[in-house]
Amino acid sequence: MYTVKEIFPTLQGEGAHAGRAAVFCRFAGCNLWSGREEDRATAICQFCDTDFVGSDGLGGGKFETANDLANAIELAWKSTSAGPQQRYVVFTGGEPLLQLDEVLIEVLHKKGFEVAIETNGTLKVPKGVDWVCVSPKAGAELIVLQANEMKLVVPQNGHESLEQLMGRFEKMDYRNRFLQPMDGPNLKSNTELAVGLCQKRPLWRLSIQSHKLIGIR
Ligand SMILES: C[S@@+](CC[C@H](N)C(=O)[O-])C[C@H]1O[C@@H](n2cnc3c(N)ncnc32)[C@H](O)[C@@H]1O
Ligand SMILES: Nc1nc2[nH]cc(C(=O)O)c2c(=O)[nH]1
Ligand code: SF4
Ligand SMILES: [Mg+2]
Repeated sequence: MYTVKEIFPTLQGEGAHAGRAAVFCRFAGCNLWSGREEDRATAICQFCDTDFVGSDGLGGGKFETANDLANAIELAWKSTSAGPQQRYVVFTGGEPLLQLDEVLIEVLHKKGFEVAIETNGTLKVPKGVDWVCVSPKAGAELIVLQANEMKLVVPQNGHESLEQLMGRFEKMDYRNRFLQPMDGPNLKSNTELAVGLCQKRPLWRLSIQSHKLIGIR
């Protein structure tokens, strides 16, 4: 059984695939925060911009089987009149790796979907995922040491400085590296910080949350 907060068609707003048509499947639950505001200050990840609690969002629900969930994802893709080419599903959350499994990936591949994930990098990636975006969180152990993209939200204060952290990630096996300004009250200064760091360290590119700018989901 899969617990899904919401399923919606949109454009990927972030990272290397920004602008690409996709269905987002947001799983409920995360291993780094309960999702309750009263727990935010004591959570391992404290800057989350997302409601991932429960299954009450648009297109959300409990899906008994991989087939049921894959059918719902296919319906969401078709709901925009999109054709059969370039089918793309992004699993996010919450933390998708608490629920995504090989069976679901296989069923989606049979339907012609490429499968992407947005993960905090603390859990093992199942076989068959076509695009892995890892977004590490200071204070959580990173175990996904290879990925198609690394998307570091800035700033984050851990025990090492931001540039030390970036230097460490530059030596690792990530095909693309992005800095994404942390949304919240300091978005403007966080964006300036990210811009300056991308200019100084050209292995990194800027990822802005473009869906928020244009008011889509
Ligand atoms: C809501 S998370 C869900 C996926 C997964 N749990 C993770 O953290 O990667 C989706 C993406 O949004 C990013 N994100 C979360 N809160 C953010 C914020 N306040 N500002 C910018 N990016 C944020 C995360 O780092 C991650 O790349
Ligand atoms: N359009 C759009 N792009 C996204 N890229 C990553 C998202 C996420 O919440 O994981 C996200 C999201 O919520 N919406
Ligand atoms: S790990 Fe991802 S989903 Fe979990 S609280 Fe942090 S940003 Fe939100
Ligand atoms: Mg989001």
